[in-house]
Amino acid sequence: MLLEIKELTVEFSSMHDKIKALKNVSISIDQGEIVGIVGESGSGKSVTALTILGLLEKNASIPSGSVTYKGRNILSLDKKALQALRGKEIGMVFQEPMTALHPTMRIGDQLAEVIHRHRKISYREAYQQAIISLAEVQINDPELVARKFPFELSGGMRQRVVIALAMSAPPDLLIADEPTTALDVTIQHEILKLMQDLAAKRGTSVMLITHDLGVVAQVCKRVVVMYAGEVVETGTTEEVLRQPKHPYTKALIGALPDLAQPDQPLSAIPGESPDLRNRPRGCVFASRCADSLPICLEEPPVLEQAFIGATTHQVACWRREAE
Ligand SMILES: Nc1ncnc2c1ncn2[C@@H]1O[C@H](COP(=O)(O)OP(=O)(O)OP(=O)(O)O)[C@@H](O)[C@H]1O
Repeated sequence: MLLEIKELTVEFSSMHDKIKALKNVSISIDQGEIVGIVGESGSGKSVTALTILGLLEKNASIPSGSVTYKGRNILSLDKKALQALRGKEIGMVFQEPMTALHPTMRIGDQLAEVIHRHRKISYREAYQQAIISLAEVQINDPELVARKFPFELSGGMRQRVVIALAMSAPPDLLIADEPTTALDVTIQHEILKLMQDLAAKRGTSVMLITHDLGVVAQVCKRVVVMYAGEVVETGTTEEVLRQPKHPYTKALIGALPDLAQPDQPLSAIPGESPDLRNRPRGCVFASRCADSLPICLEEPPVLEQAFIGATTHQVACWRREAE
């Protein structure tokens, strides 16, 4: 297993209270696998990514759990070791490409600088490699684009450059947090396909964070459904999308009129997420669940095999017992 998150709990404290943003989250990613992390806004997707990258804000604490990357517990690494891991072994792509680009540096120089640093080759060679990387992310006329500044490129082109940067080491794991959300639908498809092809070519694993089940359906082999900081269902994409077991997953799928049509907001589920300052005693989804049982308000369900004999499909729902 390349990455193994086990029973991870993350809290944020402020002057007055404490938010439990993640509770007992377990997620694993195998070599070369593309795993989707899906859920509404506030479900803890980004906090999961930031924990792996060691980029949580100062008010965060990790009372329990572990994050093991290639057998090492990342949570015990110091700042320097984490910095060495980021970019080189673990690449990152975020929603807004400009945050990853230097605004006043030409594209070719930005890429060459990173390649020069990671691969320990001369700057000249690194610049040549940068041109090859731009061609690999399907940028036409890479020599010309290399001489441009980020503001001269379209959003889709910028995200291609960021992917080229993130893949330049190349990393073993790519964490992509809503990488196509800001782009229009046709470009989204192209960028996802590009990430999928590059990952396959280099054997890179991808953690793809999205609120969009269409994105999951397009590229992910497995999916983890999160709700209010907990994993409520997980399995192969086919299992979870074809035979969802958790009422939240069912509602997400029901809220999507057409899975083949991406970029649909997941907003059609009535009710609100629970207050993370004061988590419910029972199931986190109970207050919004149309199928809840008395026990759902009393005790939290455990993530277990979705049905007898299931190997990869797991769900945290008391209904599973009742059915
Ligand atoms: N530094 C912080 N201090 C306090 N609360 C935080 C902090 N960072 C995140 N949170 C809280 O943690 C919870 C999970 O946030 P997170 O950003 O992981 O959600 P998300 O699923 O990625 O949502 P989105 O799709 O909107 O990015 C939210 O309730 C958020 O307000």
